[in-house]
Amino acid sequence: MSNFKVLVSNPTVPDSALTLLKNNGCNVIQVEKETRENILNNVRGVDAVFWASDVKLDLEVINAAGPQLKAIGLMAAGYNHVDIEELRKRRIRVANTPKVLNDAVADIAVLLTLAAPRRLREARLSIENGEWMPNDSEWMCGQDITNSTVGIIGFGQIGQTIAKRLKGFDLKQLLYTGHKEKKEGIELGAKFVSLNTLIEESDFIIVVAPLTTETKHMCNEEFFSKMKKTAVFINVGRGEVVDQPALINALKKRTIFAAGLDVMTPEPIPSNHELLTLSNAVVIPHLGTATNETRQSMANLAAKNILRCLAGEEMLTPVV
Ligand SMILES: O=CC(=O)O
Repeated sequence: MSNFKVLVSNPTVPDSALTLLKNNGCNVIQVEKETRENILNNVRGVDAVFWASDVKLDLEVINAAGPQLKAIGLMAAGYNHVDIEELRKRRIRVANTPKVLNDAVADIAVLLTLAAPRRLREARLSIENGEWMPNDSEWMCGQDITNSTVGIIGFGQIGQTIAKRLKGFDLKQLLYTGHKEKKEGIELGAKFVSLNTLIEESDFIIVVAPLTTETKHMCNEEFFSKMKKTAVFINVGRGEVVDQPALINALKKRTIFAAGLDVMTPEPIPSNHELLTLSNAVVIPHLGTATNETRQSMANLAAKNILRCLAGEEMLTPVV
């Protein structure tokens, strides 16, 4: 393969992926700091971009790269930060990294589905504040997952992997919603219902849906007002699917029991943000894919997608 130039948008990409690109004849340019400015300053003239970054991949970046740009290898499953339509128009190929992250993200969803109802943050803080009350039998009691109804919004591969794991918790019922009923739902014993039914009947609502114009702020004041007072809200998808002030309000007024969030708005969230002060919110910093093995698999897949495109072959996991 001739000497293609590939820009890597992040200085912390696993070495294995960089080696893969270099061993296959690519001239790798890696930014020293993951900023928009750095990316724009280095993107001119590249054949491909290895995009491991939440920076918007928009018209400005595409134009700055120039007409020789052929391939975008995203090191992420979600691509709401990428101008897919513009790339499609220009016949620039784009691939993401689905599948390899299903297990890690599903694990984080299960972690939050246990941590939020059992009041993990509040419980830990009580020890630090000297408020452990061993003689109060009602102290720090939470909600059971056993025999509960769990509703999953977004029953793609990650949603289905979560469902598989949750089957081990002896649920009363597993519900899901989305565009259509899926055969995997039948296999997993999950029932396809309307969004409304899912909101009203679930003891746990787990959001895994991608961010689109349709899902933006789908979880709003009306959504939270329909949830059971004892219900727990989990989000491992994208922060903007939630109207966050409406969620904060529901948590403060305790019209829902708790929330477990791996994603929020903005990211990173300021350390003095109101969301972080709520005792019934377990908030973690977008760790869904954060295991060494998963990040390595994502990086390698992104590199292979780029190499295949530059070699004139189909990408392994194309979006466009
Ligand atoms: O959020 C993580 C991803 O989209 O890969």
